[in-house]
Amino acid sequence: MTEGRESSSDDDRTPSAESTDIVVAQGTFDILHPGHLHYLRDAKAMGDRLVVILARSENVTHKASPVVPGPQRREMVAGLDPVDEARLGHPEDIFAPIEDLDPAVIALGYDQHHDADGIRAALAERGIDCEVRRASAYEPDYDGGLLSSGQIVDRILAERGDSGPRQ
Ligand SMILES: Cc1cc2nc3c(=O)[nH]c(=O)nc-3n(C[C@H](O)[C@H](O)[C@H](O)COP(=O)(O)O)c2cc1C
Ligand SMILES: Nc1ncnc2c1ncn2[C@@H]1O[C@H](COP(=O)(O)OP(=O)(O)OP(=O)(O)O)[C@@H](O)[C@H]1O
Repeated sequence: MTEGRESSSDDDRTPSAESTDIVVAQGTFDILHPGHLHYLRDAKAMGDRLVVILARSENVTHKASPVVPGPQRREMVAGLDPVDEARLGHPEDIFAPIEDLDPAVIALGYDQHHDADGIRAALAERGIDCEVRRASAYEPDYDGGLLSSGQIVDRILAERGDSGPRQ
């Protein structure tokens, strides 16, 4: 499916010898919304098997920490239709799961702060042959969608923040 990857020749190809292109997607996935679903569908379409690596809460330092604990975020993402496997990321080395999975593609989210060329360079340094692509943004056909976990939290605080526990 992905150009440049090793594949069986016509002569020795059998169903069991066919390669499976793994795509890796990653992110926090704190409070799920349709933008997440769009990203994961887009990523799945880049290969055969989609593995999602969830950021460890302690590694989310460029924005507010997730509200939902890591194991619960992982459980929800694992249940989404395009996802074949979801795992919590490595605590220190973001390339350790990549080395383990040997994916054909890393699908960056449309707004993920990671620099694609920087990731390509780090992969090359470790001898990992993997394409780095960027997924598209979600454009819903309705107005007023809450298409970021942060936006949902802000809406809850604005509308329920001072009302105390619900009866
Ligand atoms: C290729 C790749 C692999 C990653 N692997 C891990 C990991 O193993 N552990 C982790 O805590 N974060 C990992 N991250 C980082 C998070 O998935 C995420 O990008 C960031 O911490 C949260 O930001 P975001 O949700 O705004 O994208 C990885 C990121 C990339 C691009
Ligand atoms: N509206 C969207 N359209 C397409 N992809 C999205 C959208 N929102 C998030 N994603 C993608 O989903 C992945 C996980 O994102 P993350 O959980 O950081 O999203 P978020 O909901 O925007 O969070 P926050 O509001 O805390 O920044 C990222 O790769 C991100 O690019």
